[in-house]
Amino acid sequence: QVDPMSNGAVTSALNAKLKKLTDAFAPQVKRELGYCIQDTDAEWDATFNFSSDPKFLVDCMKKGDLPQRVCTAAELKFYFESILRRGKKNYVRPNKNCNLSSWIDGCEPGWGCTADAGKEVDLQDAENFPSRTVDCQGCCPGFFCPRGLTCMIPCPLGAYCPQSTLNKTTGVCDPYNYQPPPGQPNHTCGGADRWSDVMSTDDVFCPAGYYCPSPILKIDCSSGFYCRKGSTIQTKCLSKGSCKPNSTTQDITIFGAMLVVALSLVLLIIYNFSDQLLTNREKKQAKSREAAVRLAKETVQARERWRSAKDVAKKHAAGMQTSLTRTFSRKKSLSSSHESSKGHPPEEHGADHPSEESGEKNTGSPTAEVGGGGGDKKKKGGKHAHTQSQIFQYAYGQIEKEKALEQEMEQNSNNLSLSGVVAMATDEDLRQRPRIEIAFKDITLTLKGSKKKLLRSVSGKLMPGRVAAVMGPSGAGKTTLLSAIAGKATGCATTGTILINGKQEPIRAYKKIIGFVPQDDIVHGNLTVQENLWFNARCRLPVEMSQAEKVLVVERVIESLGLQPVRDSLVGTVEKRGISGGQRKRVNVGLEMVMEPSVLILDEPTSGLDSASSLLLLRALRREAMEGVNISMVVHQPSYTLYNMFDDLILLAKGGMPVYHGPVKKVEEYFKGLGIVVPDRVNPPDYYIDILEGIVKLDTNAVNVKDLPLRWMLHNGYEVPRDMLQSSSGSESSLSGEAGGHAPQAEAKKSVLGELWGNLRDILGQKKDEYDYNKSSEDLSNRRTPGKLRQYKYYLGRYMWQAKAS
Ligand SMILES: Nc1ncnc2c1ncn2[C@@H]1O[C@H](COP(=O)(O)OP(=O)(O)OP(=O)(O)O)[C@@H](O)[C@H]1O
Repeated sequence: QVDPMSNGAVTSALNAKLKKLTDAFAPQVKRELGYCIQDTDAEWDATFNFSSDPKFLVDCMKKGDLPQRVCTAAELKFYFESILRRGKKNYVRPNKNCNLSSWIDGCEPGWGCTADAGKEVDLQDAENFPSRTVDCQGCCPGFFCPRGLTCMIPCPLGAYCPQSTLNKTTGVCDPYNYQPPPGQPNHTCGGADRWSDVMSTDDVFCPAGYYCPSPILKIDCSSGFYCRKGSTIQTKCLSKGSCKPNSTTQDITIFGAMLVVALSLVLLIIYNFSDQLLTNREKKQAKSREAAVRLAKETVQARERWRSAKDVAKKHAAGMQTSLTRTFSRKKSLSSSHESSKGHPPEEHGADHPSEESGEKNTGSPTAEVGGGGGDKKKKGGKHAHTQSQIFQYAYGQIEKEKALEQEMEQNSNNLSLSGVVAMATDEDLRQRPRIEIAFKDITLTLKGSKKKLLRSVSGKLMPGRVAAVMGPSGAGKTTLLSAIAGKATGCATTGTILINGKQEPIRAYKKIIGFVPQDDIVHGNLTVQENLWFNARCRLPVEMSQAEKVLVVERVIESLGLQPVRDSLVGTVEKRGISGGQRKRVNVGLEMVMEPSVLILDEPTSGLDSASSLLLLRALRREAMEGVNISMVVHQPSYTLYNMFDDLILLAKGGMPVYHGPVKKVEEYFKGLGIVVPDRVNPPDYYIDILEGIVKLDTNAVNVKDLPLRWMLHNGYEVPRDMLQSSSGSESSLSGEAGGHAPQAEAKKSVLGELWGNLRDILGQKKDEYDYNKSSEDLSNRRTPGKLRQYKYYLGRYMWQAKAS
């Protein structure tokens, strides 16, 4: 019964003793009770810490009637069935020996009796309940005698069932929980009274800090070992020092600490390693990008050389043909051939055509080699580019090709307007985005909670493929107008209609393809320029777009905004200096450009930029417009060159009233008609704004400046609001920021509470508008952007970048 592996010397000594003792018993008892000891040897007490009275133990065993006292199979079955049925109640059903009429001594908890008249008992008998009512005594150590049964059940391994002793203070038989029967002063405490009812007591388990190789042996757990409750052996501790004698568990604090340190080390290594990995990846990317740029440029140069060689050959052929024509003019008259008169002999033409084809469309051409920039591959959107270098080659091949196309178109178009240039570009040359035309009529915006009008009867149209400038004096309502058009005007009551492609649809249904660059920064200072752009591209470009196409989009934006030299630089924060203010402004614009919008609205993107950077930015925006993007931007004091790069102009007077909305080229003509002529060497937009600001006084022949909005409305046949008609040429209010008017006296009368309530209502109104805009589920843009989970993943990536950067 004792595991020889558990505790070398003690166990083998114990086993030897057990063997010697059990050999002395009858074979049946030996089989059933191999661990039941009968010994008087004093050294046992010393060695094994018997807490039972050895004399009692000896007495119990010496009688030699143990087999008659042990429960038969029928009694065991009865006991366990009763226990299972009765739950926590620790007595069994009335039975043959302990019934309601006869309750003999052996029925008490911890007591048992022997079979009547020294009858032999068949322990295997599962049917007959033996009569066991004589020579009742306390249960032997190593057994338990339940209340209501007069037999003994061996305690299993892991239990400790010693003889109990009466605790005089509590009157309970220790270590168990029963009391001797009341009114019987001579009735002693017996042995254990239960074991299997583990739910209600753990008295009979070998206690923690000890181990019990048999149910009558309780041995102290040695130093360097630990023993949990119910142990039959002691378990070695990982380190000797971590377990004192009688330890119930091993102290693993040190191991815990070691584990934490080890885990931290591993994490640190992973972190540093990943840092290294990322750096290497970035370096590799940079190299493959540089190689792709080089290759793309070489290809363009090769193409140029090929073209000039072709031109020279053509000229040369034309010259030869002229001289031949002159020399053989007589022969020519005889010849009916038209081929030679065109200068393209059939063979030559035949040879020339395929060459041209190969220059433009053949995949074997230098352009096509650069990652499918031309022909078939372009149509497939770089789907065949898998490796990083293929993707970069595709992207830069495409970018170089687009640059060449733009140059070519600019040279050819000379004074053509942007729309003219766009018209020249075929579908295959330029990818067209979904076109969105925004027409607005009688847009009037009134500040909620007051009667102040921010915009008044503004009508007009923003066309795809055109770049419109919104100008006017400070506070005229430029930002408000663009916000209203983008559906972002908060805290205002809006009247009038906005038509999208001729249909009355909510603009917010197109928010996935509307880019809005506010005046304030939206760029993330702790990321690099490239990381900022990539984050936006990933979250806002269509999910089905290939990686190569996304790279192309981002690289194109970096290239067109002149951000190539700072692409890997941190944008910077207030604490940490990053790229310059102008570059930062361009990154802001880039953030919206990388989502390939169909409508792009920008609030003062050129403010703070030098004229070169402004021109660069506008060139980039014009390039976007060539793809069909509808662009409008607030701009202050543009240079003459910049001004001429716009297609349309919206000029607002104070009070949010338009005084002009149309092509830039026709502004001067319109104002001339009103008697306003821009003096020589004066930049037209500056002059108009000075007039609207009241800085420049108009001569008497010209129209009154206050009537300019009215004149514009009449010029276009718009319906003029009655109050505007009445107040024109008279009241200051019509053109002042207070149009529509405050009543100062009424304002003064407003109570503080009323004002507070007004403010609160404004704030709530604004929040509701913002919430409505962001929440709106209707989507008519046909763009499927990554879901929330995927965006969250990108966000985590961005967070990690940021953590690394800081
Ligand atoms: N939410 C608001 N609450 C109160 N007044 C507002 C609000 N929004 C705009 N305004 C007022 O409306 C007018 C137009 O503001 P807006 O910002 O559109 O002018 P702007 O022409 O863009 O000016 P700037 O060129 O100085 O940026 C200003 O007088 C402004 O104070």
